[in-house]
Amino acid sequence: MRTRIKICGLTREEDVHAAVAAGADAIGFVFYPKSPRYVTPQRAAELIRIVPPFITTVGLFVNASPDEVARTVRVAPLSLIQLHGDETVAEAAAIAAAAGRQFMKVFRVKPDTAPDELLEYEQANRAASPLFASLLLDTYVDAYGGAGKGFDWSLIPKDLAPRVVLSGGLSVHNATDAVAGVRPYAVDISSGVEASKGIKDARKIADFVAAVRAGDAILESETHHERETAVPR
Ligand SMILES: O=C(O)c1ccccc1NCC(=O)[C@H](O)[C@H](O)COP(=O)(O)O
Repeated sequence: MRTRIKICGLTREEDVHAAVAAGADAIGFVFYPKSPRYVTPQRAAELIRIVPPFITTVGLFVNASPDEVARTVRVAPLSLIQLHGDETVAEAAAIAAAAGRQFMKVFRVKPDTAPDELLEYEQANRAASPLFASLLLDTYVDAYGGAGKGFDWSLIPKDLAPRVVLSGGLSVHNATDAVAGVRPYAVDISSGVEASKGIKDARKIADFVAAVRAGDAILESETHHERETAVPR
């Protein structure tokens, strides 16, 4: 199965068109006012109007109140909310319920994060959110996200990887290795496909998607080889 791709932090129509044309499965809009990629709910609604069917629109919040999230989704028809702040899983579930949307929770990985901590967090998240792959792993940064900084992928338990969205410092230079090495359900990117903060670069988006697909091709060939060389029982 091919790795899903989310392009985050879109602020312009041309960037929505570029992400869709490149084959993105999801596009993200940042409702965190301190972010240089911040859009108002009204602006997000304008951008979502040009999103074709079968592409997930994601609204990204940092420590927002349930009312703020509920008000936002009433204006911008978002498919999914991504909670990128200090919200607990229980708080995330309450916010999502108030908004009437499914949620993706973010775990921000630090250098001293233990693999078991990720497993425990994902299990708690799975109990609160029936959505498959509802956990996004990003790098811990003071700005909460969108910093173009990666984390140590070896911290991700192999049996957890197929249920997570991998994020943080991805680019055309590491996307193939991220897909073939980590084997996540999806990847998420913002800085690595930008000309400047909030301004995406269509060529970088296309090149990133191609690099992800190259990783998928590696996985497919490995799977084929494993099937061909499997010892019949
Ligand atoms: O994009 C932002 O400006 C942002 C600000 C605050 C919290 C989250 C933010 N982005 C969330 C995302 O999902 C980003 O795609 C993710 O952090 C990865 O960003 P990057 O390392 O720049 O690819």
